[in-house]
Amino acid sequence: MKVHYSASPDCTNVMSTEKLRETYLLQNLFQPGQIVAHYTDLDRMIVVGVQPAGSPIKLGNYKPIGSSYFLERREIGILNLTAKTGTVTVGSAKYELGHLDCLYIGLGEKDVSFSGDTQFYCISTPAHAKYPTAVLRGEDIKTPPIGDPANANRRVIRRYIHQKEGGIKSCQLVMGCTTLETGSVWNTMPSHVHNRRTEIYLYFDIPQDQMVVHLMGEPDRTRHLTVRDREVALSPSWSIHTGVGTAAYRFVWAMGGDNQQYEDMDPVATKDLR
Ligand SMILES: O=C(O)C(=O)C[C@H](O)C(=O)CO
Ligand SMILES: [Zn+2]
Repeated sequence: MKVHYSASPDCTNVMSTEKLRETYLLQNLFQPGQIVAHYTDLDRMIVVGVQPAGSPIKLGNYKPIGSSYFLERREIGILNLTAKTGTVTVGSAKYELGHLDCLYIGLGEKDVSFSGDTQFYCISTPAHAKYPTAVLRGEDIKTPPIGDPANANRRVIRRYIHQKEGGIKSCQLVMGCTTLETGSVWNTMPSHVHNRRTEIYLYFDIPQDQMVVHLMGEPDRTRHLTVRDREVALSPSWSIHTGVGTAAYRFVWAMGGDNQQYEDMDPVATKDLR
């Protein structure tokens, strides 16, 4: 497990490209037959990539977590990224996940394992109360598209773990997936920040040889990351988090912090971006 320490806005503003990528970009999350975990000090969110590739992989424990097992004081959201079915076993219960299906596991579950020829993206936050393990299928989330083809930002935001009706309930984790329609390339524009929450994006289904330019940083001191398929951008609470691709793509967004109100955002007028 690699431990990532966040930087201040002032330090971020003078970072080299290399340092910026080292601080805010996670790469190589999916390795066949492996589980890859990154610990951040951003609301102590943990990013995990699991690619079973033939034999089951257990959710292990890691010293930075400081507990006797991973979910002793944590919750986790899991999304199946591919069209191939995978299975997550929690204790004696088996959960089959199809494409863009989400499983939430609350604190206190000692034994979790992954199997199937697919890739599971997982985000964990500290938890102080037990919520029930629950599945929400991507196809069951019927949210209408937002945005406008004229602004190349037509997209569908599916919310899986959230406070409102129909959402999977959790301690602090909020999680969803946004899909850009063909011909649209902008996400989260106009930009926003939310000082109450960290946000972490996994960009995926970026076509080969295409990329996303991820805008980050303070609204009047923006920086950028060039992001390829299945790479993660870490967004501290003071940072915008907007992407523009060279083709349509998807991304999983996940938040942790002081509240779970998705709409609790501080909008940034596009004219004010620098
Ligand atoms: O495309 C979008 O807009 C999003 O998906 C926005 C994210 O969900 C987000 O930043 C929520 O705070
Ligand atoms: Zn946000």
